Amino acid sequence: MGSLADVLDGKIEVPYEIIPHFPRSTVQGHAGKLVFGYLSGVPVVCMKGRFHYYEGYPLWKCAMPVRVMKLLGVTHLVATNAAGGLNPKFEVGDIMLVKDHINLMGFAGNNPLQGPNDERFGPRFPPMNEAYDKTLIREAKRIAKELGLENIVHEGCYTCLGGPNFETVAELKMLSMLGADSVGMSTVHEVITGRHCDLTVMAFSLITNKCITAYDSNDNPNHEEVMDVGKMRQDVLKLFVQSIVKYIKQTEDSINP
Ligand SMILES: O=P(O)(O)O[C@H]1O[C@H](CO)[C@@H](O)[C@H]1O
Ligand SMILES: Nc1nc2[nH]cnc2c(=O)[nH]1
Repeated sequence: MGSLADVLDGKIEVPYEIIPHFPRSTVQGHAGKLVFGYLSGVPVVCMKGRFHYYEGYPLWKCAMPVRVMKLLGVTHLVATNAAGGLNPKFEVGDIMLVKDHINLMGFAGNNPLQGPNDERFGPRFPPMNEAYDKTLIREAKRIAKELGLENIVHEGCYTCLGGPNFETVAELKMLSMLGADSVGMSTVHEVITGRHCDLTVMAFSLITNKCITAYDSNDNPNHEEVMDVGKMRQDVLKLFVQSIVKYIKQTEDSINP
């Protein structure tokens, strides 16, 4: 049992507090450690705890770990999040492979790449139309089928709001009209920062609650439910990510034997 970070071989845990200038995790369920180790023989680094705008950090700081990973030699970023399911076909516990995102905070002029551009990481004006690697999405779908998960794995568009409140009914109706399938408070800034420094990116949402788009509903989204569904799906997610990482390693080895 435990999260993916807990089952790495040869695990080394580095608390965020001892990494200079690193932010601290403040969210319940986000432990605050970088965990290094091997997953099926593949060297990986996992974040036990990510950073969000609602914690009071600017977006560039929320996404700083991605640049640290780049400097450590990481080539692929697998970003995961808990999200509300806006697409009515999604059920609680389903997985949505992110094929695109809507950077709503960017619409309001808030972007992790704001400020002087550091050319050592990437260009001033990075493209974002191919942010999510198409091959990895295709292979993730194949893996889902192999694992018998095809009925719970979908593809869709994620959007990130600043939080920390969950959305109003009117906001959710608007997001649905814009084409969003899942709604969260993370990932977009990490993906933008990752693509800026040329990491290959894939992302998926675990649908932890159905978004409430009717005024006569008596349900309320809450963080406890989000964490419970995360725990309930932990083993499936571990297996899924493990298989994706194995695929990435195989393709890398065939390119650079
Ligand atoms: O941190 P992630 O996985 O995105 O979790 C999502 O769920 C939390 C709210 O319950 C927020 O942090 C939101 O972003
Ligand atoms: N913004 C947002 N974030 C979430 N994280 C988990 N569920 C939700 C949700 O419904 N909305």
